[in-house]
Amino acid sequence: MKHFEANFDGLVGPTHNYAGLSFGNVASLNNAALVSNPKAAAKQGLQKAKALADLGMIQGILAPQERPDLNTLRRIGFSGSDAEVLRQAAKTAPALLNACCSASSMWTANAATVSPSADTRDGKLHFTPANLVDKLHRSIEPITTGRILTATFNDPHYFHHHNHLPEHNSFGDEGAANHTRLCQEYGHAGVELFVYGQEATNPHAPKPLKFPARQTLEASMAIARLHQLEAENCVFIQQNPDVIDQGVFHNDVIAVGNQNVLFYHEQAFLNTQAKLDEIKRKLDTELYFIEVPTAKVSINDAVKSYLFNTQIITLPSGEMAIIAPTDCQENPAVYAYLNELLSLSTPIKQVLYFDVKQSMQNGGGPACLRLRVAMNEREVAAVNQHTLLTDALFTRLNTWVEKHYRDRLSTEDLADPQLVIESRTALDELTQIMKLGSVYPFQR
Ligand SMILES: N=C(N)NCCC[C@H](NC(=O)CCC(=O)O)C(=O)O
Repeated sequence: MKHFEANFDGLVGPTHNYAGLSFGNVASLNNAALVSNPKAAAKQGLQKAKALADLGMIQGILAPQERPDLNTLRRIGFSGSDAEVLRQAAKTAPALLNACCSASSMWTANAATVSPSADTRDGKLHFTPANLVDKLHRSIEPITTGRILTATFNDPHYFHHHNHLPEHNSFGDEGAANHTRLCQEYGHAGVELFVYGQEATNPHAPKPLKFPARQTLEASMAIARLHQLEAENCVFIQQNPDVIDQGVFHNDVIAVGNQNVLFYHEQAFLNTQAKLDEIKRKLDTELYFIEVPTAKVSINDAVKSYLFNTQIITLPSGEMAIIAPTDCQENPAVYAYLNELLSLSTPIKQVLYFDVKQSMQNGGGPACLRLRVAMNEREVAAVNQHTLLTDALFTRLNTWVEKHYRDRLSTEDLADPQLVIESRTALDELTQIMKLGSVYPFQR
């Protein structure tokens, strides 16, 4: 049977904006006052997704969430008509209104952790939506994320959907951004790497001092249990707290893996050598550990360029390619490193650059925009086929974006009641295009 790794990219929602909501995420804070362009953001994301589909990859799309989130605003005491709720919130609690308007569900690397059927005891593909408790604007995502995932991977014979973990800091879970999988072939049992920032229940364990560690060991271990993984197929690695304090808020800002390649910065982890040895012991295949030294790329350059927030993909030819943001081309040290990488004897043979600046300005690179799902051909056939990116869907979605999205949005615009109407009209049409059913609160 054939096996693939599909990428499901988050479609950028109509309220994409820069509100400076993510403490510890340097780009989000630095670009807080910018005016965004939701139309350009959605089109940049679709272009990247289409390019991967054109390379012969299986490419899916995950629908965005309903924003402004009026349900949450009502839950915290704002009342009256939709316009009145927005007006009161803008006047008395603008930070809460901003949190309820973020299009942050576009970063689907944070949608869920996914374990392919080759790794799980029941032979099903497991999904656990991330609870994202560290950030208010993200903590309101998991319920609708679960509905969208269930509508996308909608055959219970193949797909097992779990609830998100308990909503407490002890179980802070950021999904696939802190998880990667190494394997020989996508369809063979692999080793799942869970990278956590902090051990919540051990006050003596190392942790960052300045910025939050969003993922806990307790959450990672809970996911491994839920997904029915064998201990022999899991490795738990602590992120280096010093780099979290330099803006590495997720592991996918400092490391990325694909099949037998782990590409990471020298300073990414704690106890690196012991952990690499454990991976070697648990995965009996030829492994490429590509460690980037600080002398070639500083942490600052890695965070600015998102060198490690690249996607490493295996092309149908068997060669690997890196999907990088154009910001990597614009950073001399990083660009030089990527050119040098192509001359080394590793499976990575090409680098392809994409302009995803609208997302980058909020701290989301190419890898943040996608959820990876390794599947066999039967599982691919069991996916809701209207979510897979064909030429027709690409054209349809571009037309849809063109029709419904604004090309300019500032945080002042978030209180505009017209934005609620525009967003709901767009999403209602989208659920019909992608045959998702009633996944949004306004449809239920
Ligand atoms: N690394 C991965 N996988 N994802 C990146 C997520 C970026 C996102 N930014 C934001 O949510 C900024 C929103 C704002 O400031 O308006 C976050 O910090 O959670």
